[in-house]
Amino acid sequence: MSEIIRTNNISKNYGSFTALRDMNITIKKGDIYGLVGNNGAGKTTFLRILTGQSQPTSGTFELFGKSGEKELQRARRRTGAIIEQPCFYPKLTVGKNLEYYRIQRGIPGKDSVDRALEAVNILEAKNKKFSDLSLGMKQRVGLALAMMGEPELLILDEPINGLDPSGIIEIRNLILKLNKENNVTIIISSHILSELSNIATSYGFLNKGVLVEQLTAKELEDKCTSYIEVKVDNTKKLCAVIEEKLGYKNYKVLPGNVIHLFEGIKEPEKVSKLAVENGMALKEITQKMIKLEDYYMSLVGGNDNE
Ligand SMILES: Nc1ncnc2c1ncn2[C@@H]1O[C@H](COP(=O)(O)OP(=O)(O)OP(=O)(O)O)[C@@H](O)[C@H]1O
Repeated sequence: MSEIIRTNNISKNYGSFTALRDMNITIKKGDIYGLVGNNGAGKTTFLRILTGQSQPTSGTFELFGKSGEKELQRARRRTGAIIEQPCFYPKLTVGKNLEYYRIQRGIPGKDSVDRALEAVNILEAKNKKFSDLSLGMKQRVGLALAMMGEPELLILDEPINGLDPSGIIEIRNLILKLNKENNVTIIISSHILSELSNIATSYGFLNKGVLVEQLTAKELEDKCTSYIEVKVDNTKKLCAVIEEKLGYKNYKVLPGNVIHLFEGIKEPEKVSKLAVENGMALKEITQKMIKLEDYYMSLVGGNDNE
């Protein structure tokens, strides 16, 4: 079974306010799915529905191919989540804190705590007092808690929020490790696309409760590929010449004597040389890049809350 999550037109209203509208998301086994959206876009609302902390107003979903409340409850045992920061007792050790949750949640096996700490590379912190840990380490203890019971799916709501750059790298590497070595499928939300851009294999862009686009990392990369923009007096002639001399076929001719060239992006001088040698008037040649964040902003626009 390759689909871990499939939602069918999930909507959530709070009174007359629609926080999620007809959300259709598919997450495949092995994915690191980046759920990206501004503050208030509906990320937490969606993740809370997945974990059963909230019910959709309408729509259904499947977890591990299971739907219906009873089946979902069972499927949720295969899931770990950090939605809000879990509460840990500051004066207790990391190990004691996790042991408390292990018993509370009925997770069998005393070694579950050690295995969870090992999974997030902090077994050595087991006997440290929680209050003595750095923010990055505290974040990892939260991850260890989510990993207890060895889930196949991790649901992480903004786990990178508030971390400094080295903390961000640590958590990213950890997420990659859990995905690769522990075969955990991960859904992770963020309001900053670039935080996820090195790890996510798929993305969903959420804007004001609507999933505006869902695409793979490769598709996103392709959409953001840079190109060369050439303005020339005779586009037809230049296209014929670059096809013949450079073998480029991947280009687009636009109105206003403009060509967008998606090959040879690093060597614009080859094109300008050919244009000049073949008697064309080259008006302009520029390398263009679409930045990930710009692409994202074109989809979701500015942040209403800022
Ligand atoms: N219990 C609630 N009652 C009423 N409105 C709510 C409730 N929970 C969330 N909302 C509203 O629903 C919208 C979506 O909130 P949500 O927390 O899901 O967004 P988010 O994308 O997770 O944003 P953030 O990054 O700020 O947490 C917001 O406008 C929020 O104010």
